[in-house]
Amino acid sequence: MPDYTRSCAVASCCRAHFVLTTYKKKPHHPLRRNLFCPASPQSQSFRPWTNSFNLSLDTMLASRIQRRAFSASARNLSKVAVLGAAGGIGQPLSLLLKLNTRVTELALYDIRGGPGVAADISHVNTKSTVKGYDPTPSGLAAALKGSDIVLIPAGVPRKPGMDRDDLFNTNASIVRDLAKAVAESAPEAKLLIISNPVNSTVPICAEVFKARGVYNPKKLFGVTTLDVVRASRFVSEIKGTDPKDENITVIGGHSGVTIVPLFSQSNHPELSSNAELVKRVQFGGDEVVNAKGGAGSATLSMAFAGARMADALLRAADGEKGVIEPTFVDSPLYKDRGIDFFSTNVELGPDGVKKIFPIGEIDANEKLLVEACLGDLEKNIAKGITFVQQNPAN
Ligand SMILES: NC(=O)C1=CN([C@@H]2O[C@H](COP(=O)(O)OP(=O)(O)OC[C@H]3O[C@@H](n4cnc5c(N)ncnc54)[C@H](O)[C@@H]3O)[C@@H](O)[C@H]2O)C=CC1
Ligand SMILES: O=C([O-])CC(=O)C(=O)O
Repeated sequence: MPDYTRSCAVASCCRAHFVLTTYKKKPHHPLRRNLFCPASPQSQSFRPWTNSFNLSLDTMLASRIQRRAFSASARNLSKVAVLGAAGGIGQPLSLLLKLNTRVTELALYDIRGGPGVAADISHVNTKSTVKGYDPTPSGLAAALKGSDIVLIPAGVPRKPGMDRDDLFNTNASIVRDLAKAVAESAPEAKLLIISNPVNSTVPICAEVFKARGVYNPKKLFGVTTLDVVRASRFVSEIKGTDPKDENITVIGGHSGVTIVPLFSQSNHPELSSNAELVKRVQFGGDEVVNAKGGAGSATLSMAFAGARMADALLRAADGEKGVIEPTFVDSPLYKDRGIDFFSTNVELGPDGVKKIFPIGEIDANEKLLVEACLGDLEKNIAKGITFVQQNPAN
């Protein structure tokens, strides 16, 4: 009997080598063009953010070929649900997910307008199916059932003069109730929380899951991706560089001083003493809130960031190695100081969190920022936990 497994592996390796050597020389070949044409729906996967990891052409081609080999045999079907899908973030986020070829089924739920948004997006000619669900408990349960990833951008956004904590009174109960539905209908899903204040809504979800005995810390994520997207862009504006070459680590939480950019670890360590830039990253959300003048907060850049985070999890689930994103997770890093959740770079795997990276070497300016961060973060996290203890989900 021939060893088909082995010969397939060899053939696949030879193919990889052929493609690498051939298409590298042909800048306009469609395979190569696709890699740099994120808007192309023919692309294997829509991921304009890939460049942020400074992947070389060879690495990208090789991983693309590996993915193809994988996809032929064991690729998962991926149902992704968006709760709050008709909102300012929900709509463009759902559109970006429709463009992601790793998503096979898209479930859109909102207390108003879910089916309309779904009908609209369903006409986009990519392969995934899109369904909108009624704003009823059974509609929500059906939207969630079988989901691999659930994103929650449901809740109210800020107006000028508010900080994210001012959203707590409204959004805490929205997130608590949606988390309860996820715990009941999709306890195995990876849950991505966008609704603010993220520093409190993530602990709220953890408490709801714990109360039902289904908490898996590897599968709960606060989406802080927008902070690294902003940091990378702001630095590139100052330095006149391409943002894809500016991979800035941002740690902590997602509001004001809890957002800590680590410029000392970047290509431009001297930027850690640029107080204006640090403040711009920490309060980037205010720029958008003020510019929108009462009509909401960041929606389009947030949709981009949320789609990037979902794509990272889908790639990791598909077997891609070395997928690293910053995210606010149940983390050991500051538990000895009573802080159970913290954002750092996290390597993602098929089951969610694979490895939480320590913050690494930081300079004296950044040490002060981390101290300020920890003080606020502790209060934000405790507020979320106390809320669920005093107002458990029914
Ligand atoms: N994590 C982050 O980096 C960011 C977070 N945000 C947060 O995202 C949240 C949403 O912002 P936008 O989309 O601009 O607000 P939006 O008001 O435009 O949309 C919110 C949507 O949630 C829906 N909704 C409300 N209660 C719901 C429930 N119980 N179930 C399902 N859907 C429900 C509303 O009908 C609406 O369509 C806000 O809390 C905002 O602060 C915004 C930007 C960045
Ligand atoms: O600023 C806000 O309220 C929305 C948000 O989280 C951001 O843009 O980072």
